[in-house]
Amino acid sequence: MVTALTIAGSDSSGGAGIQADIKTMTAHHVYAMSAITALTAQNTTGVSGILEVPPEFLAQQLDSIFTDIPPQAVKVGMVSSGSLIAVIAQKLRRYGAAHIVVDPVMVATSGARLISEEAISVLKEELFPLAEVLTPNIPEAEVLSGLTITDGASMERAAEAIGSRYGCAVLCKGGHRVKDADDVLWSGGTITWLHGKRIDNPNTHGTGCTLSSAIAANLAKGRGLVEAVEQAKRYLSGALADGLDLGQGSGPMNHAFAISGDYADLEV
Ligand SMILES: Nc1ncnc2c1ncn2[C@@H]1O[C@H](COP(=O)(O)OP(=O)(O)OP(=O)(O)O)[C@@H](O)[C@H]1O
Ligand SMILES: Cc1ncc(CO)c(N)n1
Repeated sequence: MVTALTIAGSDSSGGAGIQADIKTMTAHHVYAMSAITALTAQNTTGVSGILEVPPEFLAQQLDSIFTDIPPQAVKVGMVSSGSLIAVIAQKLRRYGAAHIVVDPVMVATSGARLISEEAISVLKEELFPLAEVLTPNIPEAEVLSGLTITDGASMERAAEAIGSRYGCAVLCKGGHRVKDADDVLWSGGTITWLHGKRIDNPNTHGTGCTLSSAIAANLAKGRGLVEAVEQAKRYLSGALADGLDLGQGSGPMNHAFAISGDYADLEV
């Protein structure tokens, strides 16, 4: 069985973070493992608390995973402090981890800040150079490139600036635009646009987490980067279009939209 690991924060409401990642990887028939960086108390309306794990305990989780079931791809999501990021970078280097997808999570859909200022520079110095692909949304790509993004051409420029600086591919996600849901992938000098029909659904909690873990699942299966990203975009759009409506704020998607729930005929 194909294996993948998510290193991220727990979302108690199940729509983002570790929970979204495990659901997504499972929907891709990939065996999902997790190393938890922080617990969040959150729901569809906001984040009310964050409890970081001690760096030594994150290191212990990563040692336990890599010395027993090596993952074929790794997704890194919310990591709120520089010391936690340093641990991740050290362990990923030590175990020679492959197919690393880094989602530079900075702010939740609900507006809560999920990373410290100091951690952003450690992210850039230690983690980005290990990544196969980074998946910033537009505000994150602006912070990382120092450029202002107003249209498709400036999304391309920001992706190129970040990718050539850190030596990795960059998927700049367009979910924060109003008229479309087009994302752009910059990889080794080549631009690929991923066109998405904007779905009229306010329930976009966890779209970024879901997309990055779907990319990791596809890379774990041995797909090339462009195909992995295209398939992940298709999965994300399907989960969003399914129209789940839970909670009082920006609700989660249906990660199980592609899984049949009918086990009536199952013989055990
Ligand atoms: N309303 C929408 N319709 C279709 N696709 C969308 C919509 N909103 C976001 N997406 C897609 O979801 C993916 C994630 O993009 P987005 O820019 O929302 O990431 P994010 O801000 O990191 O997500 P998160 O809400 O998890 O922080 C992208 O492929 C984007 O195009
Ligand atoms: C734990 C966690 N990771 C990432 C996000 C970003 O959507 C979130 N809201 N919560």
